[in-house]
Amino acid sequence: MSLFDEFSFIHKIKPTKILHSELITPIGDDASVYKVLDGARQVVCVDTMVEGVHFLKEFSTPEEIGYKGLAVNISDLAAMASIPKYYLISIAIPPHWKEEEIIGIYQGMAKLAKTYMMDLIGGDTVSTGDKLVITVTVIGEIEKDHIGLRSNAMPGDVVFVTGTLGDSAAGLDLLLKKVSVRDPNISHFLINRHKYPSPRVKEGRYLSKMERVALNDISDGLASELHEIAEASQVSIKIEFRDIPKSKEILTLREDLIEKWVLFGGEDFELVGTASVDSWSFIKKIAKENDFQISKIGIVEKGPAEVWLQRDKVEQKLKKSGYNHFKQDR
Ligand SMILES: Nc1ncnc2c1ncn2[C@@H]1O[C@H](COP(=O)(O)OP(=O)(O)OP(=O)(O)O)[C@@H](O)[C@H]1O
Ligand SMILES: Cc1ncc(C[n+]2csc(CCOP(=O)(O)O)c2C)c(N)n1
Ligand SMILES: [Mg+2]
Ligand SMILES: [Mg+2]
Ligand SMILES: [Mg+2]
Repeated sequence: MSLFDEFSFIHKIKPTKILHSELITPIGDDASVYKVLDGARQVVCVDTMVEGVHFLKEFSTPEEIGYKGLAVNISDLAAMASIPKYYLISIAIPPHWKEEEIIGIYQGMAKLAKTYMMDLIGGDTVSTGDKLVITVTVIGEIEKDHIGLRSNAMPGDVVFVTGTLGDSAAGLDLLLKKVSVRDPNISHFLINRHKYPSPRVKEGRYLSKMERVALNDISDGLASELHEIAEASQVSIKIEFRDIPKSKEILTLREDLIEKWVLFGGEDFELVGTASVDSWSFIKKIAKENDFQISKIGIVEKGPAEVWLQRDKVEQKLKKSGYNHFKQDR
Protein backbone atom coordinates (compact mmCIF):
# COMPACT_ATOMS: atom_id res chain seq x y z
CA MET A 1 0.00 0.00 0.00
CA SER A 2 3.02 2.37 0.05
CA LEU A 3 2.06 3.97 -3.31
CA PHE A 4 -1.35 4.89 -1.93
CA ASP A 5 -1.73 8.54 -0.95
CA GLU A 6 -4.70 9.26 1.27
CA PHE A 7 -5.31 12.78 0.01
CA SER A 8 -4.92 12.12 -3.72
CA PHE A 9 -7.18 9.07 -3.30
CA ILE A 10 -9.95 11.25 -1.84
CA HIS A 11 -9.52 13.66 -4.76
CA LYS A 12 -9.93 10.79 -7.24
CA ILE A 13 -13.16 9.44 -5.75
CA LYS A 14 -14.74 12.87 -5.17
CA PRO A 15 -17.93 13.03 -7.32
CA THR A 16 -17.75 15.63 -10.08
CA LYS A 17 -21.48 16.17 -10.11
CA ILE A 18 -23.74 16.89 -7.14
CA LEU A 19 -27.32 15.71 -7.55
CA HIS A 20 -28.96 17.67 -4.71
CA SER A 21 -28.76 21.45 -4.65
CA GLU A 22 -29.46 21.30 -0.88
CA LEU A 23 -25.87 20.12 -0.36
CA ILE A 24 -23.79 23.03 0.98
CA THR A 25 -20.40 21.34 1.52
CA PRO A 26 -19.56 18.29 -0.55
CA ILE A 27 -16.45 16.15 0.12
CA GLY A 28 -13.51 18.30 1.19
CA ASP A 29 -14.25 19.71 4.65
CA ASP A 30 -14.41 18.29 8.18
CA ALA A 31 -18.07 17.34 7.74
CA SER A 32 -20.80 17.61 5.17
CA VAL A 33 -23.54 20.22 5.57
CA TYR A 34 -26.89 20.21 3.80
CA LYS A 35 -30.22 21.98 4.02
CA VAL A 36 -33.19 20.04 5.34
CA LEU A 37 -36.82 20.80 4.65
CA ASP A 38 -37.42 23.40 7.36
CA GLY A 39 -34.33 25.38 6.35
CA ALA A 40 -32.04 24.25 9.20
CA ARG A 41 -28.59 22.79 8.41
CA GLN A 42 -27.57 19.27 9.30
CA VAL A 43 -23.90 18.36 9.69
CA VAL A 44 -22.72 14.76 9.24
CA CYS A 45 -19.36 13.06 9.30
CA VAL A 46 -17.71 9.71 9.91
CA ASP A 47 -14.25 8.62 11.08
CA THR A 48 -12.86 5.14 11.62
CA MET A 49 -10.46 3.87 14.27
CA VAL A 50 -8.46 0.69 13.67
CA GLU A 51 -6.65 -1.36 16.29
CA GLY A 52 -2.90 -1.04 15.74
CA VAL A 53 -3.29 2.16 13.69
CA HIS A 54 -5.23 4.44 16.07
CA PHE A 55 -4.93 2.57 19.37
CA LEU A 56 -3.28 -0.45 20.99
CA LYS A 57 -4.91 -2.73 23.52
CA GLU A 58 -1.55 -2.83 25.35
CA PHE A 59 -1.84 0.75 26.52
CA SER A 60 -5.48 1.81 26.24
CA THR A 61 -8.47 0.49 28.16
CA PRO A 62 -11.76 -0.14 26.32
CA GLU A 63 -13.27 2.97 27.99
CA GLU A 64 -10.36 5.11 26.77
CA ILE A 65 -10.70 3.74 23.22
CA GLY A 66 -14.44 4.44 23.23
CA TYR A 67 -14.04 7.95 24.62
CA LYS A 68 -11.49 8.86 21.98
CA GLY A 69 -13.45 7.26 19.13
CA LEU A 70 -16.39 9.54 19.81
CA ALA A 71 -14.28 12.57 20.78
CA VAL A 72 -12.42 12.71 17.45
CA ASN A 73 -15.74 12.72 15.61
CA ILE A 74 -17.27 15.41 17.83
CA SER A 75 -14.11 17.37 17.03
CA ASP A 76 -15.08 17.39 13.33
CA LEU A 77 -18.51 18.76 14.29
CA ALA A 78 -16.75 21.45 16.37
CA ALA A 79 -14.62 22.26 13.31
CA MET A 80 -17.79 23.20 11.42
CA ALA A 81 -18.91 25.26 14.48
CA SER A 82 -21.93 22.98 14.90
CA ILE A 83 -23.93 21.51 17.79
CA PRO A 84 -23.49 17.71 18.30
CA LYS A 85 -26.77 15.78 18.46
CA TYR A 86 -26.65 12.07 17.52
CA TYR A 87 -24.16 9.27 16.84
CA LEU A 88 -24.11 5.82 15.21
CA ILE A 89 -21.50 3.08 15.76
CA SER A 90 -20.40 0.43 13.32
CA ILE A 91 -18.09 -2.10 14.93
CA ALA A 92 -16.17 -5.02 13.37
CA ILE A 93 -15.08 -7.39 16.14
CA PRO A 94 -12.26 -9.96 15.87
CA PRO A 95 -12.27 -13.12 18.03
CA HIS A 96 -9.75 -11.88 20.62
CA TRP A 97 -12.08 -9.11 21.87
CA LYS A 98 -14.47 -10.14 24.68
CA GLU A 99 -18.01 -8.86 24.89
CA GLU A 100 -17.31 -7.08 28.19
CA GLU A 101 -14.46 -5.18 26.53
CA ILE A 102 -16.74 -4.05 23.69
CA ILE A 103 -19.30 -2.94 26.27
CA GLY A 104 -16.47 -1.00 27.95
CA ILE A 105 -15.89 0.84 24.66
CA TYR A 106 -19.57 1.82 24.60
CA GLN A 107 -19.35 2.97 28.22
CA GLY A 108 -16.42 5.25 27.30
CA MET A 109 -18.49 6.72 24.48
CA ALA A 110 -21.61 7.08 26.61
CA LYS A 111 -19.68 9.09 29.21
CA LEU A 112 -18.66 11.66 26.62
CA ALA A 113 -22.03 11.55 24.84
CA LYS A 114 -23.70 12.57 28.10
CA THR A 115 -21.46 15.65 28.35
CA TYR A 116 -22.54 16.74 24.87
CA MET A 117 -26.15 15.52 25.16
CA MET A 118 -25.75 13.11 22.23
CA ASP A 119 -28.05 10.16 21.60
CA LEU A 120 -26.78 6.87 20.21
CA ILE A 121 -29.30 6.22 17.41
CA GLY A 122 -27.95 3.16 15.62
CA GLY A 123 -25.04 1.26 14.16
CA ASP A 124 -23.95 -2.12 12.90
CA THR A 125 -22.13 -5.14 14.38
CA VAL A 126 -20.06 -7.57 12.31
CA SER A 127 -17.23 -10.06 12.81
CA THR A 128 -13.76 -9.61 11.35
CA GLY A 129 -10.48 -11.49 11.17
CA ASP A 130 -7.83 -9.74 13.15
CA LYS A 131 -8.16 -6.08 14.20
CA LEU A 132 -11.01 -4.25 15.90
CA VAL A 133 -12.48 -1.51 13.68
CA ILE A 134 -14.79 1.16 15.10
CA THR A 135 -16.57 3.53 12.74
CA VAL A 136 -18.38 6.44 14.31
CA THR A 137 -20.88 8.62 12.46
CA VAL A 138 -21.93 11.86 14.13
CA ILE A 139 -24.76 14.21 13.28
CA GLY A 140 -25.01 17.84 14.33
CA GLU A 141 -26.87 21.01 13.53
CA ILE A 142 -25.91 24.53 12.65
CA GLU A 143 -27.58 27.84 11.92
CA LYS A 144 -27.58 29.07 8.35
CA ASP A 145 -24.55 31.21 7.36
CA HIS A 146 -22.40 30.37 10.38
CA ILE A 147 -20.45 27.37 9.15
CA GLY A 148 -16.70 27.15 9.85
CA LEU A 149 -15.65 26.26 6.31
CA ARG A 150 -12.01 25.63 5.43
CA SER A 151 -12.59 27.87 2.41
CA ASN A 152 -13.54 30.93 4.51
CA ALA A 153 -10.02 32.37 5.04
CA MET A 154 -9.25 35.76 3.46
CA PRO A 155 -6.08 37.82 3.12
CA GLY A 156 -5.63 40.06 6.16
CA ASP A 157 -7.16 37.48 8.56
CA VAL A 158 -5.64 36.45 11.87
CA VAL A 159 -4.68 32.74 12.18
CA PHE A 160 -5.52 31.25 15.57
CA VAL A 161 -5.48 27.92 17.47
CA THR A 162 -7.27 26.77 20.61
CA GLY A 163 -5.51 25.08 23.55
CA THR A 164 -1.90 23.92 23.32
CA LEU A 165 -0.33 21.83 20.55
CA GLY A 166 1.94 18.78 20.51
CA ASP A 167 0.87 17.28 23.86
CA SER A 168 -0.99 14.34 22.32
CA ALA A 169 1.91 13.32 20.06
CA ALA A 170 4.31 13.61 22.99
CA GLY A 171 1.94 11.45 25.08
CA LEU A 172 1.87 8.84 22.30
CA ASP A 173 5.68 8.73 22.11
CA LEU A 174 5.72 8.19 25.89
CA LEU A 175 3.25 5.31 25.54
CA LEU A 176 5.30 3.84 22.68
CA LYS A 177 8.43 4.26 24.83
CA LYS A 178 10.13 6.38 22.17
CA VAL A 179 10.87 8.95 24.87
CA SER A 180 10.90 8.90 28.64
CA VAL A 181 10.20 11.50 31.30
CA ARG A 182 11.23 11.32 34.94
CA ASP A 183 8.45 13.46 36.40
CA PRO A 184 5.27 11.31 36.62
CA ASN A 185 3.05 14.44 36.65
CA ILE A 186 4.40 15.46 33.25
CA SER A 187 3.98 12.04 31.67
CA HIS A 188 0.48 11.74 33.19
CA PHE A 189 -0.52 15.11 31.71
CA LEU A 190 0.79 14.30 28.21
CA ILE A 191 -0.64 10.76 28.09
CA ASN A 192 -3.98 12.13 29.26
CA ARG A 193 -3.94 14.65 26.42
CA HIS A 194 -3.42 11.73 24.01
CA LYS A 195 -6.13 9.53 25.47
CA TYR A 196 -8.72 12.17 26.31
CA PRO A 197 -8.80 14.88 23.65
CA SER A 198 -11.33 17.64 24.44
CA PRO A 199 -13.42 18.43 21.38
CA ARG A 200 -13.65 22.22 21.18
CA VAL A 201 -17.41 22.44 20.75
CA LYS A 202 -17.86 25.44 23.07
CA GLU A 203 -15.10 27.32 21.24
CA GLY A 204 -16.62 26.44 17.85
CA ARG A 205 -20.00 27.72 18.98
CA TYR A 206 -18.58 31.07 20.13
CA LEU A 207 -16.60 31.35 16.91
CA SER A 208 -19.78 30.72 14.90
CA LYS A 209 -21.08 34.07 16.16
CA MET A 210 -18.47 35.84 14.02
CA GLU A 211 -19.57 37.02 10.58
CA ARG A 212 -17.02 34.70 8.90
CA VAL A 213 -14.63 32.15 10.33
CA ALA A 214 -12.51 29.41 8.73
CA LEU A 215 -12.04 26.31 10.89
CA ASN A 216 -10.30 22.95 10.77
CA ASP A 217 -9.61 20.53 13.60
CA ILE A 218 -6.10 19.21 14.10
CA SER A 219 -6.09 15.46 13.51
CA ASP A 220 -3.11 15.09 11.17
CA GLY A 221 -0.96 17.91 12.57
CA LEU A 222 -0.91 21.72 12.43
CA ALA A 223 1.11 21.90 9.18
CA SER A 224 -1.26 19.55 7.35
CA GLU A 225 -4.42 21.34 8.55
CA LEU A 226 -3.04 24.80 7.69
CA HIS A 227 -2.33 23.54 4.17
CA GLU A 228 -5.94 22.37 3.92
CA ILE A 229 -7.19 25.88 4.80
CA ALA A 230 -4.67 27.49 2.41
CA GLU A 231 -5.73 25.17 -0.43
CA ALA A 232 -9.48 25.48 0.20
CA SER A 233 -9.28 29.30 0.48
CA GLN A 234 -6.48 29.86 -2.09
CA VAL A 235 -4.44 32.01 0.28
CA SER A 236 -0.97 32.03 1.78
CA ILE A 237 -0.58 31.47 5.51
CA LYS A 238 2.31 32.71 7.63
CA ILE A 239 2.82 31.49 11.19
CA GLU A 240 5.34 32.28 13.91
CA PHE A 241 6.71 29.24 15.79
CA ARG A 242 7.19 31.20 19.04
CA ASP A 243 3.49 32.13 19.11
CA ILE A 244 2.21 28.55 18.90
CA PRO A 245 0.86 27.77 22.39
CA LYS A 246 2.75 24.98 24.15
CA SER A 247 1.99 23.45 27.55
CA LYS A 248 4.47 23.97 30.38
CA GLU A 249 4.74 20.18 30.49
CA ILE A 250 5.88 19.80 26.88
CA LEU A 251 8.33 22.65 27.29
CA THR A 252 10.35 20.50 29.73
CA LEU A 253 11.20 18.11 26.86
CA ARG A 254 13.77 18.21 24.03
CA GLU A 255 13.46 21.18 21.65
CA ASP A 256 13.77 19.21 18.38
CA LEU A 257 11.06 16.80 19.55
CA ILE A 258 8.78 19.67 20.62
CA GLU A 259 9.03 21.14 17.12
CA LYS A 260 8.17 17.80 15.50
CA TRP A 261 5.21 17.16 17.82
CA VAL A 262 3.81 20.69 17.60
CA LEU A 263 3.97 21.03 13.80
CA PHE A 264 3.51 17.48 12.53
CA GLY A 265 2.43 15.25 15.45
CA GLY A 266 -1.36 15.35 15.12
CA GLU A 267 -4.30 14.19 17.24
CA ASP A 268 -4.36 17.50 19.11
CA PHE A 269 -8.04 17.86 18.25
CA GLU A 270 -7.69 21.57 18.83
CA LEU A 271 -9.24 23.99 16.34
CA VAL A 272 -7.12 26.01 13.94
CA GLY A 273 -8.74 28.79 11.97
CA THR A 274 -8.82 32.32 10.69
CA ALA A 275 -10.98 35.39 11.35
CA SER A 276 -10.93 39.06 10.38
CA VAL A 277 -8.86 41.46 12.51
CA ASP A 278 -12.09 43.03 13.87
CA SER A 279 -13.52 39.64 14.81
CA TRP A 280 -10.22 38.70 16.47
CA SER A 281 -10.47 41.57 19.01
CA PHE A 282 -13.95 40.34 19.84
CA ILE A 283 -12.87 36.67 20.02
CA LYS A 284 -10.12 37.51 22.54
CA LYS A 285 -12.69 39.26 24.74
CA ILE A 286 -15.16 36.34 24.54
CA ALA A 287 -12.38 33.84 25.30
CA LYS A 288 -11.42 35.76 28.43
CA GLU A 289 -15.01 36.07 29.63
CA ASN A 290 -15.80 32.41 28.94
CA ASP A 291 -12.56 30.90 30.09
CA PHE A 292 -11.12 29.28 26.98
CA GLN A 293 -7.66 29.45 25.48
CA ILE A 294 -7.22 30.79 21.96
CA SER A 295 -4.00 32.25 20.55
CA LYS A 296 -2.98 34.19 17.46
CA ILE A 297 -0.23 32.28 15.64
CA GLY A 298 -0.05 34.06 12.29
CA ILE A 299 -1.67 35.90 9.43
CA VAL A 300 -3.29 35.20 6.08
CA GLU A 301 -1.87 36.84 2.97
CA LYS A 302 -2.68 37.00 -0.72
CA GLY A 303 -0.68 34.53 -2.73
CA PRO A 304 -0.33 30.86 -3.66
CA ALA A 305 -1.72 28.17 -1.35
CA GLU A 306 1.40 27.84 0.80
CA VAL A 307 2.26 27.82 4.48
CA TRP A 308 5.31 29.69 5.78
CA LEU A 309 6.89 29.25 9.19
CA GLN A 310 8.87 32.01 10.82
CA ARG A 311 11.35 30.99 13.47
CA ASP A 312 14.16 33.10 14.96
CA LYS A 313 13.56 35.65 12.18
CA VAL A 314 14.14 32.98 9.50
CA GLU A 315 11.23 32.17 7.23
CA GLN A 316 10.85 28.74 5.66
CA LYS A 317 8.17 27.02 3.62
CA LEU A 318 6.34 24.48 5.76
CA LYS A 319 5.76 21.17 3.98
CA LYS A 320 2.38 19.44 4.07
CA SER A 321 3.82 16.81 6.32
CA GLY A 322 1.96 15.12 9.13
CA TYR A 323 -0.09 12.00 9.54
CA ASN A 324 -1.03 10.55 6.14
CA HIS A 325 -2.31 6.97 6.16
CA PHE A 326 -0.13 4.88 3.76
CA LYS A 327 2.78 7.36 3.82
CA GLN A 328 5.77 6.75 6.01
CA ASP A 329 7.14 10.32 6.28
CA ARG A 330 6.51 10.52 9.98
N1 LIG B 1 -13.25 6.96 1.42
C1 LIG B 1 -13.87 8.15 1.27
N2 LIG B 1 -14.97 8.24 0.48
C2 LIG B 1 -15.62 9.44 0.36
N3 LIG B 1 -15.23 10.59 0.95
C3 LIG B 1 -14.13 10.55 1.74
C4 LIG B 1 -13.40 9.33 1.95
N4 LIG B 1 -12.37 9.60 2.80
C5 LIG B 1 -12.46 10.92 3.13
N5 LIG B 1 -13.50 11.51 2.49
C6 LIG B 1 -13.91 12.92 2.57
O1 LIG B 1 -12.75 13.73 2.29
C7 LIG B 1 -12.71 14.91 3.09
C8 LIG B 1 -11.42 14.98 3.89
O2 LIG B 1 -11.39 13.86 4.79
P1 LIG B 1 -10.35 13.72 5.99
O3 LIG B 1 -10.59 12.36 6.59
O4 LIG B 1 -8.99 14.08 5.50
O5 LIG B 1 -10.84 14.89 6.97
P2 LIG B 1 -11.02 14.80 8.54
O6 LIG B 1 -12.00 13.70 8.88
O7 LIG B 1 -11.32 16.17 9.01
O8 LIG B 1 -9.56 14.40 9.01
P3 LIG B 1 -9.12 13.11 9.88
O9 LIG B 1 -9.74 11.88 9.23
O10 LIG B 1 -7.64 13.16 9.78
O11 LIG B 1 -9.66 13.33 11.26
C9 LIG B 1 -13.97 14.85 3.95
O12 LIG B 1 -14.96 15.60 3.27
C10 LIG B 1 -14.35 13.37 3.96
O13 LIG B 1 -15.74 13.16 4.16
C1 LIG C 1 -0.86 2.89 18.12
C2 LIG C 1 -0.87 4.25 17.53
N1 LIG C 1 0.06 4.58 16.61
C3 LIG C 1 0.03 5.81 16.02
C4 LIG C 1 -0.92 6.73 16.38
C5 LIG C 1 -0.91 8.11 15.75
N2 LIG C 1 -1.97 8.35 14.79
C6 LIG C 1 -2.77 7.39 14.32
S1 LIG C 1 -3.93 7.99 13.27
C7 LIG C 1 -3.33 9.57 13.41
C8 LIG C 1 -3.94 10.73 12.66
C9 LIG C 1 -5.39 10.92 12.95
O1 LIG C 1 -6.15 9.82 12.49
P1 LIG C 1 -7.13 9.93 11.25
O2 LIG C 1 -6.41 10.68 10.15
O3 LIG C 1 -7.47 8.53 10.83
O4 LIG C 1 -8.31 10.68 11.76
C10 LIG C 1 -2.24 9.60 14.26
C11 LIG C 1 -1.45 10.81 14.62
C12 LIG C 1 -1.88 6.34 17.35
N3 LIG C 1 -2.88 7.17 17.76
N4 LIG C 1 -1.83 5.11 17.91
MG1 LIG D 1 -11.21 17.18 10.68
MG1 LIG E 1 -11.64 11.73 8.29
MG1 LIG F 1 -6.34 12.06 8.86
